[in-house]
This record gives sequence, C-alpha cells and structure tokens, in this order.
Amino acid sequence: MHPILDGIELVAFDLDGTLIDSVPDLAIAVDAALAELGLPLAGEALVRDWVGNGSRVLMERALRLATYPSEAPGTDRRGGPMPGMASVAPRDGFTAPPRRSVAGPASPTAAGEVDEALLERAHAAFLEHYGRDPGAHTRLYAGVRECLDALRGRGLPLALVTNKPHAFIAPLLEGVGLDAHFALCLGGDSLPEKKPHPAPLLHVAAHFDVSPAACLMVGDSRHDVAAGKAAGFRTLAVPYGYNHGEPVRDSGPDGVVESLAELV
Ligand SMILES: O=C(O)COP(=O)(O)O
Ligand SMILES: [Mg+2]
Repeated sequence: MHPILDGIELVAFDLDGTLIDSVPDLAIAVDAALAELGLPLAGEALVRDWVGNGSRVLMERALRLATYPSEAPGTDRRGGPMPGMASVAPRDGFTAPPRRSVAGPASPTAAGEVDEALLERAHAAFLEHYGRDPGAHTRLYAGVRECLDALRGRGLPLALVTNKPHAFIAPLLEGVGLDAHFALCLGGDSLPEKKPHPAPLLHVAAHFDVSPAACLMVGDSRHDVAAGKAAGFRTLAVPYGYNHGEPVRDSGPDGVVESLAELV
C-alpha cells in the first residue's frame, strides 16, 4: 500500500482526467455546439486545456477563443469557483433547456467578455449534445479499476467529486462499470460552490463523519489540489490528466503517482 494512504479513512476522487479520459466526447459536444452557432470549431487539443471548471466555463473558454481568436488558447482566465445550482443531486435535477433558434454570429460585449446570452445558448447546446451519449468515446485510464477495486475491498468509503454536471455522472460510471464503487457522488452543480472551493470536500467528510485530516483527495488538476488543501485533506495528483497545460506538481500536492495502481 502506498504510504500516502497511512491513516486515511476516506478517499475522494476527481472524475475527468483522473479516472476517465472524457475529452474525446467533451470535444465532440463543444464542437457541435460551436457549429450550431456558426462559430469555428475548437478540436480536442484545445478542449483538453479547457476542462476543469465545469461545463459553463468550458463553453465560455470556447466562445472566448471563437470570438477573440487573438487571445492565447487554453489560457485559464477564470480559475475561481463558479456559482452552482443545487444540492447533492441537483435541486431541480438536470433538464436540458429548450432549444432556441440560433441566429447570427457572436456578439461580444466589453473587450474580452463573452456575451451572456450567447453563452447561455452555447451551454444549452453543449449540454444537449453531450447528454446524448456522454461516454461513447470515454475510457478508463490504466490502473483505475485495480485501484478502486482494491480500496473498496479494504472497506474504505470512496466518494466522487467532479465539477461536471451531476446528471452525467451516473451514465459515465455505468459506461465504464464503476457504478457500484462510490458511496457518494457530487457534481459541479450539487452544491453552491465547486472545486477549487473546499465545500464539496468538506461535505463529503461531514457526510461520512470523517475528519478532513483522515481524508485523501485524488485528482489531476490544480483545482483538486487547491480544494483538497483548503479542506484540510491530504492530496494526491496524477500527471496524465487535464490541468490547463501546466504540470500538476506545480500545485504542490502531497504526492504524485503516474498510475492509480501505485496506490494499492
Ligand atoms: O467538468 C469539468 O470541468 C471537470 O470535471 P472534473 O472535476 O471531474 O475534472
Ligand atoms: Mg479532473
């Protein structure tokens, strides 16, 4: 067993970029939404650097590139938490907003700002496209199943804390055969705050009545490390996921493993 697990009574995992390589499907949905708006497509390489702050910020980054192409792609201009919508399962559940007719090109407001109405349309289109089959091209990273099976076999409670909308968690976990592994799953819209805010992690610790110091956060991005540190969790990072093009080691996690199999 990896020494970072010493004294750990609960493990919280990030989803995208940590357990699953979801970017192929995310990129298809981003591009489908951009195409509907008559905007240039982004492609997988750019989307890879934009994932991490939830679906709305993902589309905001895509629109910013489409409407301000001179700005550097993949730059994280909004790393902070976004206002969320709801409790553990979203308060209202997720329903794709009604589709509106798509008219005209992007209409930027102030310099660098993305038009709110355009963002609403783009985000709604993304949610609809992504929701059709979110796991079609999504695969587990090597070592994930082995790690989760072994931790579960030891009786450690496992939680999932992702910034992606809660509605997509169940179909994705079912698609990769991990639907029975997590005792609690939080999405980016499950609480008013999402990572890097510590609230989702503190919620998990309180739910299982475990002290944050006895909890481990495992993730691929600086938002996971920041949330973990702010919540008083131990933090472990994987370097193969999505971190806005930066090495996740720069965020100072307590440990880094190349594969989750190293944990067990
Ligand atoms: O949806 C996102 O932006 C990222 O989700 P994650 O928190 O599982 O990495
Ligand atoms: Mg991630």
